[in-house]
Amino acid sequence: MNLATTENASSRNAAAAGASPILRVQDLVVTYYTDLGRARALDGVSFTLEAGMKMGMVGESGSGKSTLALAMMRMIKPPGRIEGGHVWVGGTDLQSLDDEGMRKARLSKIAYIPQGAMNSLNPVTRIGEQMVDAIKSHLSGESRQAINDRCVWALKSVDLDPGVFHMYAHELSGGMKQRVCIAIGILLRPEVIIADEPTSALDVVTQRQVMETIDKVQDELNSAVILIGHDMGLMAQTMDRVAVMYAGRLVEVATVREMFTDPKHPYSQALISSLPTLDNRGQFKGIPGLAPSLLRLPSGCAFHPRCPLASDRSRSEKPKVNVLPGGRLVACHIYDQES
Ligand SMILES: Nc1ncnc2c1ncn2[C@@H]1O[C@H](COP(=O)(O)OP(=O)(O)OP(=O)(O)O)[C@@H](O)[C@H]1O
Repeated sequence: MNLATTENASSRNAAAAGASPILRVQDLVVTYYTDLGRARALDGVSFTLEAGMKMGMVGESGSGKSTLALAMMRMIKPPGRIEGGHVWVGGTDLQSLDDEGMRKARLSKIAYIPQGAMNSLNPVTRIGEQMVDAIKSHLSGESRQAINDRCVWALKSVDLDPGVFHMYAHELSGGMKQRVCIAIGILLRPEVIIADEPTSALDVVTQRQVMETIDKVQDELNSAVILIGHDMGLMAQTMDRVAVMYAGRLVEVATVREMFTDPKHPYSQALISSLPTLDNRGQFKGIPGLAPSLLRLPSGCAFHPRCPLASDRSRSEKPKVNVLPGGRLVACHIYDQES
């Protein structure tokens, strides 16, 4: 795996080490009340992110990545409910805003590019009209000219011709549609941008272009970016930090280099060693067992039935999040003495 680009990430991490975070998520809890029972999809998730930093969010399907994004946006719908926690963007506690305040904060403070956004563009409305609608629903009092200028700026920022303003979604390639979604996401210059699997369903060349676009707009806005995805190679090459989720908890947060060269949590270790390399051609090294149902989570550490290092304590006691020297976070009893 090519970690060359993480040298930039390391210097950004070093620069960010002294910076105060633009995003602070603290003890976020979300439960879905289903006919089959209560599913705790987020179980006390906490992390911070500085301006200009990119964090990749990985984890098996159903581990809670999209729920985390939706909870940060306060967009959880029934049967889900946010049951605790806080999300600060800059000095604003999003949980303390009334509905109108939160509506304004979306897109201007924190923007979310949902999974499959590029397939949700309205097929019968020109791109420009969709951009104008997005601005008007989150910002009032701006003149038509200023709104148009804003759209042109956003399109140029994602390397699209301003002529795209007058086009329909079906006239654009997949990569162009994804860039339109990013352009809509940055219209109000948000401090935090969350992109949920922005490169899935795109070919590798277009994936790279989309990632370069995200990089470019991030440089321009100095936003913090969270990228949800499954592609560990792409994470290694483009992110500064990686956060690993398992059964609704963040089990590890580390720099890309730390994560790929020295993962600490047994689940992260299994995830990294399951990646194909030239040395293990033809051999698939999966993680034994299945991800647990959130309706019937194992006692103690939810990973313990699959963990080669599980102890009696793992089976009975939920691990706390340890902050290791250097700032990486690991929720595993093995590190209880080191923090
Ligand atoms: N609308 C819903 N109703 C009931 N349960 C839900 C709902 N949405 C999510 N869940 C539960 O929350 C868990 C987390 O779902 P989420 O979509 O956040 O996972 P994810 O990690 O984003 O998965 P993926 O990688 O497949 O997108 C799921 O396992 C599911 O049990």
